[in-house]
Amino acid sequence: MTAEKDYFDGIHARCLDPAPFAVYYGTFAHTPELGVLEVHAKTAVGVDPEGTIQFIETETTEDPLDIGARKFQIPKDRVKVVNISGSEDRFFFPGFIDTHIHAPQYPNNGIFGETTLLDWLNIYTFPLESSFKDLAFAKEVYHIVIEKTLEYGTTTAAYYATIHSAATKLLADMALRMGQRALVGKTCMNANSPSFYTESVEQSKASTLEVIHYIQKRDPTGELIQPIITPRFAASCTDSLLGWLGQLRESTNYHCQTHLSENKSEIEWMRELFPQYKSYTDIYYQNKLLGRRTVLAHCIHLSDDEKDILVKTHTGVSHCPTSNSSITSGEARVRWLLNSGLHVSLGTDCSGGFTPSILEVARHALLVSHHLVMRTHNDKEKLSVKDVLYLATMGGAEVLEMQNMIGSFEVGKKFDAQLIGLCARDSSIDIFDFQRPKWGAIKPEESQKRFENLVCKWLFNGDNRNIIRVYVNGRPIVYKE
Ligand SMILES: Nc1nc2[nH]cnc2c(=O)[nH]1
Ligand SMILES: [Zn+2]
Repeated sequence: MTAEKDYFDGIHARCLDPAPFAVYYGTFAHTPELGVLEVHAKTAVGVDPEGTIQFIETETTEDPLDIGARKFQIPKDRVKVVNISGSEDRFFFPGFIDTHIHAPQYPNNGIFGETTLLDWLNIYTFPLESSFKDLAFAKEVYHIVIEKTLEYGTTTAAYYATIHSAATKLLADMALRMGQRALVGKTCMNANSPSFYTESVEQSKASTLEVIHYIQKRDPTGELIQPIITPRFAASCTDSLLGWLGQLRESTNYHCQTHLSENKSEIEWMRELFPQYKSYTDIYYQNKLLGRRTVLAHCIHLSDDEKDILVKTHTGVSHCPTSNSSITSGEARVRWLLNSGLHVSLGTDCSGGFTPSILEVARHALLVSHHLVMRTHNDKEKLSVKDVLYLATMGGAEVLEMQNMIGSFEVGKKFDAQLIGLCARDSSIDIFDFQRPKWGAIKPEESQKRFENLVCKWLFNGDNRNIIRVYVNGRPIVYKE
């Protein structure tokens, strides 16, 4: 039996299913800009077999089948129509983008005791990650992680794997087969790591290249999966490895991800380990690891000078509030980062964070911003429902430099979407008649206001039960009804 057959035994190649010419008709909501929630009822979105949005016709009463045949210039029997306009509680929303998730840590979700970052790594994280040298175990966990994040509406994920190249390649293969858009990184750690879970600088370089080339061979156009350079954090790497990874990033423009300024003891440790640098951020800057396609998780305790380096280099931030609350790291000043011109997105950071749901992370992002205000008394730091949904979608697209491809509904972008049903089976959300938008039957402003309130109910009370379908690249990947 070949290694590949072994990997994929029992895993259906969903992203390879052919897609039809499709017209999705009903209510579409998205957050194309920070603080803006656009809603379009009675709207037809046409998606071609490659999963690209070819047209959007808003406020139309024409039969969606006729629209499809006319716009695609094909016979009606070749057009598939998905019409949700009969259910007022249903709407399409862009797929979520999780810009920071450790796939191998998923079994530890919710298990962190009273630890903070550095002891949490040693007690919970390194022992679990070290077990991914066992491919059968890796397959079991990675299958569940991808399945679960898709079920919670994550259509794109930036994954950290472990130091093991075989298991990292497996994660990339599984995302491709299961139809999730993913950036997959082999975690690099050749310093200050336990003897049972470390690698030499030569091993780290060789396996980084091995994984990158493998992913590129698997998906040459990067349609669904792409590699991402992944130094765990500065403390886990020698200066020489950081420099080599930075050179690789600069010469190739590959994505890059790491952690920055998460915890005060961590920052102090960086000062001791790297006294020759001006700051924690400066370690990454001098080693050429910052840039438009670099994602830095946390960024909680940054100085003004450090923030300015991120602005200058156009580096993106992944805000991980569920993780930051769980392992007591702090409250990131998201409004300050946004007002400085930085792109900010959301990360589950499993298993520093306890949930695979970006909707739940968005909810916590809003609440953590309120906690910040209780300390600073600066109301402007508050994030709104619209703001956090932007961070969960377009913010992620900007941080990954995929803003022309995903994050909102626009002609030319990919149809990565969730079909939300607020009254779906077993939903925890109740909608009363006076709250229904009644599009076309009452004033448009009133319908819009009512719909916005329903989105607030979704943010605070919604979960995977409200996700009826998930589409990636125009393909239905999760299909409940
Ligand atoms: N939250 C978090 N921070 C880190 N810093 C270094 N490694 C990790 C990790 O796995 N999770
Ligand atoms: Zn992390």
